[in-house]
Amino acid sequence: MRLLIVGTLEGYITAAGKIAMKRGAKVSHTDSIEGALNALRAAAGADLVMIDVKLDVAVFIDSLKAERITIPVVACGIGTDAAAAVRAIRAGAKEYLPLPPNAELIAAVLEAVAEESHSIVCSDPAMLATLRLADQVAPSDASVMITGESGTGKELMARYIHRKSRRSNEPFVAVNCAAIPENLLESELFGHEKGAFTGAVARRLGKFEEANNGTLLLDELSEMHPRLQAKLLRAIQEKEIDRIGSAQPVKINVRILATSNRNLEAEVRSGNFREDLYFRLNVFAVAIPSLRERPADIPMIAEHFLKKYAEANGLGDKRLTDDALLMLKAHHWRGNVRELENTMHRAVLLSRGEEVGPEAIMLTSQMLAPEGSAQASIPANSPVANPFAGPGGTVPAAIPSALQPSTPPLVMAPPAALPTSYGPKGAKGPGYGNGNGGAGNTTLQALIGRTVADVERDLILETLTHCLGNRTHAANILGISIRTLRNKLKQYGDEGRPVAAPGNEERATA
Ligand SMILES: Nc1ncnc2c1ncn2[C@@H]1O[C@H](COP(=O)(O)OP(=O)(O)OP(=O)(O)O)[C@@H](O)[C@H]1O
Repeated sequence: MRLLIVGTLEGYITAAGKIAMKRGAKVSHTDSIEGALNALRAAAGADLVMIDVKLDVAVFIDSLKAERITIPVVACGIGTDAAAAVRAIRAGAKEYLPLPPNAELIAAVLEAVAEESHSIVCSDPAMLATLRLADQVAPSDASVMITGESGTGKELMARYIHRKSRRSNEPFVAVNCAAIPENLLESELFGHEKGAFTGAVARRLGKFEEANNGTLLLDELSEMHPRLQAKLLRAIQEKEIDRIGSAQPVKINVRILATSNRNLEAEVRSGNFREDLYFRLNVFAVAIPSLRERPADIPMIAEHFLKKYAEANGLGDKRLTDDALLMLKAHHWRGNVRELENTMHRAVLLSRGEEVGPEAIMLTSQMLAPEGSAQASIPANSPVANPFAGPGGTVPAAIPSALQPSTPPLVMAPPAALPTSYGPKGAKGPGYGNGNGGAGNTTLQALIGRTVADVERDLILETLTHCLGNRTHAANILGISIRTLRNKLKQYGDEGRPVAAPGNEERATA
């Protein structure tokens, strides 16, 4: 949980910040609305904003809306100022917290926000049974190994176990072992002393110390190098760690949760994962069923994301039609909940009006549905089999190219359905969706002669245009970080190319 405090809070910043930090929040502070907006724009990250009512809360919330930054805002002011409280709530603040800060109130607000963004939506008996198991293991201090296919909600489950544990008021720290190179992961986990290696200009505490008294999630643990596995085993067994470059062990009290989407037993058998570490961590195993194994969850999760993304885009209420729901239920969800989430995100952007029908549902990997699955048995000319098919199974000429999912390959529409050009007007080169109805080869051939940088620029700008200038959506679809996207856009802007402004719909759709 990251908290951004804006303004002076009548001199209570330190007190409020300390309370929040004790509850595991990371707190940052800025004096002004502009400072807060800059921090949020720069993806500095916050899950909650606490703003002084003396500042113009309405202007702040309007700016967030205009830039499509979704973040709950809580206003804080001297308790007796009822008029200010009413103004703040009318302006869109979620809560009004009276000052001086009250520890219980702040804890309740932080908890509500954490619940909101990390709640597990489910109704299928298979998932409910898994949750019951998680409820049973949560209060103990035992290590838990959470397994499941990619995108099933392993990290979400880890947060759930932490929330339900006796450590819930202490930090929850997650480290993705696959995302960090081995040499950096060691220092990330265990920290280092000043001068421990070239570039170690100051002491840095690692994630174990950051998570002290709380929970440390080792995400994608199976990717950890065997050398580090040995160091991790020692940390768990001895309950102490050695910062790199230090001869002084540091005592730690951390509960370890780990996730893996590989079969760890097989990894142990093949010698890639230490058996002793496996048994240390696998005290309890929580296996999350794939979405295929819990079909009753699909409608509920779909509605959940429909509401979330409609709200985030300021698009009002949306409702799935029966046909659309049928299509979702029939799909083979290889990417599990994450794939369903992305599909609903796209559906929100594609649909017009209140109803979300099959034409707004763009599925990935349909060709990969196994023989005999529900998907495979749907007639080809059914709107469920191909939501873009018109009467008689024809496919309309243009599907917004950039809204097609990036991975795995989109198989919804054959190449003939690609728009005539992906490139922005006036872009050099032939464009890489030449609309000639040829196979993928022809599309690829059209790229020959263009530089990677050119193609990348066109793809990024076109995706942004289709996302109506929304940076977050575009970055999601492109599979790059928002920071990378912003850097690229800045570069294109500096080169004098038109870049769709955030929320500038006229220009973005022109
Ligand atoms: N039951 C659920 N209800 C609501 N959202 C969910 C649910 N399960 C997963 N999600 C959402 O799906 C996305 C993927 O979840 P998460 O990152 O926890 O999966 P994972 O199994 O850890 O993924 P990976 O294997 O890639 O590490 C997240 O946005 C998460 O919030």
